[in-house]
Amino acid sequence: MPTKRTAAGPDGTDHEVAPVVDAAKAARFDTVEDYREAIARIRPAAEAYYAGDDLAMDDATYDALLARISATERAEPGWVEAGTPTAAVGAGIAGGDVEHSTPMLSLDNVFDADELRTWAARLDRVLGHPVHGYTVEPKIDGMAVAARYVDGRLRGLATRGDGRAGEDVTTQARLVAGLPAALTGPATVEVRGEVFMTDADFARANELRVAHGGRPFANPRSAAAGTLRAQDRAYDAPLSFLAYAVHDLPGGEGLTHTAAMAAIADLGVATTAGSPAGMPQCATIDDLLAAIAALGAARGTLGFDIDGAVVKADDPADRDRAGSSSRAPRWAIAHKFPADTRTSRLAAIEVQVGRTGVITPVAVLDPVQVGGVIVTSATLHNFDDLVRRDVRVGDTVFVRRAGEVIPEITGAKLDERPADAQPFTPPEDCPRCHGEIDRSQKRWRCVQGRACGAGESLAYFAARDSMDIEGLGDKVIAGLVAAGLVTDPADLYDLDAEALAKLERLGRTSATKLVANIEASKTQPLSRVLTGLGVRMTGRSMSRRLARHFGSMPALTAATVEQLQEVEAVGPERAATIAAELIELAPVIAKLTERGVNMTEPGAPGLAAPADAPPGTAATPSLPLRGEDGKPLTVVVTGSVPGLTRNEGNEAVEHLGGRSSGSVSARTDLVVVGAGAGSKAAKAEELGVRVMPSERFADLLAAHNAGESPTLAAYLD
Ligand SMILES: NC(=O)c1ccc[n+]([C@@H]2O[C@H](COP(=O)([O-])OP(=O)(O)OC[C@H]3O[C@@H](n4cnc5c(N)ncnc54)[C@H](O)[C@@H]3O)[C@@H](O)[C@H]2O)c1
Ligand SMILES: [Zn+2]
Repeated sequence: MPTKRTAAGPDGTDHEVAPVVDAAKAARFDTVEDYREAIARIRPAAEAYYAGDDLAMDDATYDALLARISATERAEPGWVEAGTPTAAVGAGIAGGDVEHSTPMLSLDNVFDADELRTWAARLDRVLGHPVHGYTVEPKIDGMAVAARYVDGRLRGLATRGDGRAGEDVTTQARLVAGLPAALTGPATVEVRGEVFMTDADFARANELRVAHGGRPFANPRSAAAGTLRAQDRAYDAPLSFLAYAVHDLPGGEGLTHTAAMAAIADLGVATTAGSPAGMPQCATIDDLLAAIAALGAARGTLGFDIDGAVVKADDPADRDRAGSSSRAPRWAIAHKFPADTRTSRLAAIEVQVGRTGVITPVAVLDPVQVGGVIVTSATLHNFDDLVRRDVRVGDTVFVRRAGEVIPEITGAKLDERPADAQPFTPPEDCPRCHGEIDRSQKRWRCVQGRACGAGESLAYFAARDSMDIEGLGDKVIAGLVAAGLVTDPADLYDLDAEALAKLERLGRTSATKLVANIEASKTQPLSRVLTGLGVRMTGRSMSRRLARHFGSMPALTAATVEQLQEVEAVGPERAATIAAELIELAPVIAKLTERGVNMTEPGAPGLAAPADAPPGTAATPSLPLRGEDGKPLTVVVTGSVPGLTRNEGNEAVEHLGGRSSGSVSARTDLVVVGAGAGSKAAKAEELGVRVMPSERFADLLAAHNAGESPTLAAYLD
């Protein structure tokens, strides 16, 4: 139930994470041997990549290596090897016997706004005037192909190959949605674009492949490449196509890119412009950056993989004038997004039982940055999938994350498997209640369903740091669950003394007392309700932060993933989890609200003063732990505070207007030191941070609670 593992927070600044490549600042190799050795590593990797085989390295590693080779070649022109992978399209690896009408080029890359501005400025210089407008379209992560139509009929389909000649894949064209066998008119034209696999088709393709005894594809890109090049499969996997260029369009000379794409869309071909990603036109660099950011934000909702945005000059005269190098056009550039697949070590496989009894394997990873976010755990989908993929603890695995989607493990690098790695054994019985598992569906479930976790979640709800319901111990809870009186925390509020008294071991008096205690818990602040609900990736202090920030449950549940990230220490991964958890908890939250449980956080900024407050009372009365600027002081409580648990000590800090923190730094405003305080007190002294004995703090709290408006200064000496 409430999973304690919160380390997955992208805010975890203490995580060690492999750096993301910055191609522009890559370091050269010092010796010609190192340079040659790098080329020797690049070649087989590129071969595997373009063939759709298992990847030899992740893209970021590949790009970093290639960038270093480039940097070396710039610095040491004498070392450059003939046939260097930097000079040719597709690293000069792929090839075939279908010669292209004009070379099929690659694209140059930029990685941030500054590099994009530099590129645009250079293009303006080459042209001798500002570019006449740009377009922005998705950079689809698949295989480039050229489709030849004669009199409206598809006559040939070839891969990009080495750019000069590619492989004939015409027989596979029938699998490709978006590339019709016949156009709407008898045009003779060459359409170029990307063949790829949608996320849904990828899932389907892997099922097919496994059903035929194969191993699943590592990612949609290699699935597309492999399927397109396989001529003799016993089964078909669906592919898709989106066009991004056209050649020899009848009457097409002088058309802008925008108009040319519209023309081939009219002929019945799917285009990037017609895809959910669209192809906006942009007049200025700022428009461009906004369009790229919008595309980046939509990544993960498109239904297919993109690895960047492609910017092109829209005007044909601009393109002619700019021309191309041997590898890439000068009038276009790929703005790459942070890599969405990286490798990491699989540290453990945990088995989680969800609120509804669903049992899932979860990967615990060495922290790795994927798609701009630090990831420490990922889904392994289900046990069938896990066993089929044969992913083992200790493996180097591919971690993929698209947009806001939960990261997933797509495969393991078998050549790096430790000799002693053991195959994973799925659980025999429910890891929580040790009851039977229902394996009839792909998603395994505890046969007890929701009831499996009921005891645990009720105990968590009633705990001292949550709703603090005295008398609701494990035995009573077990009795309530067994009698079918309670399945979720909200049911507690329906109990009456009579029903309770029928339970074994509970006398009339205790039953009456317990009902009163349950009733009293209705006034607990929102932060404790949240803690009690056991929202994954939040604990007591995160619950307090959320409650203070949003002030009320309706405001919290209405918050978007982006708004959740406004809360301190909530990064994208945690925000997405919290949002998903709140949706899952919505029925219980509604039930609790109906039963009159308080859903607001007293004293939260922006929360209106209670209706019964005397006129003129502010929502936030003068608080002792506010700075002169009205901002919360950062306070660390170490050691015990008389009469309070550790959690209550932290709660008190926030109740008094401060912000509680766990570690002492130069930015700490105050350290409350009680019995049993350790190194934090010494650290405070060392840094010259103000210190207050915990007894004084308790006095300050009591004074505040008595409505005396005490000041911090009065309690400091
Ligand atoms: N992991 C590996 O081992 C490995 C090996 C080789 C290559 N790679 C990856 O492949 C990339 C290099 O491959 P590349 O030369 O094909 O270049 P690229 O993929 O960076 O860019 C060029 C290609 O983008 C595609 N494209 C997609 N959408 C487009 C659009 N809207 N307009 C125009 N083109 C579009 C075209 O196929 C074009 O050929 C690198 O980023 C590298 O990470 C990885
Ligand atoms: Zn169970």
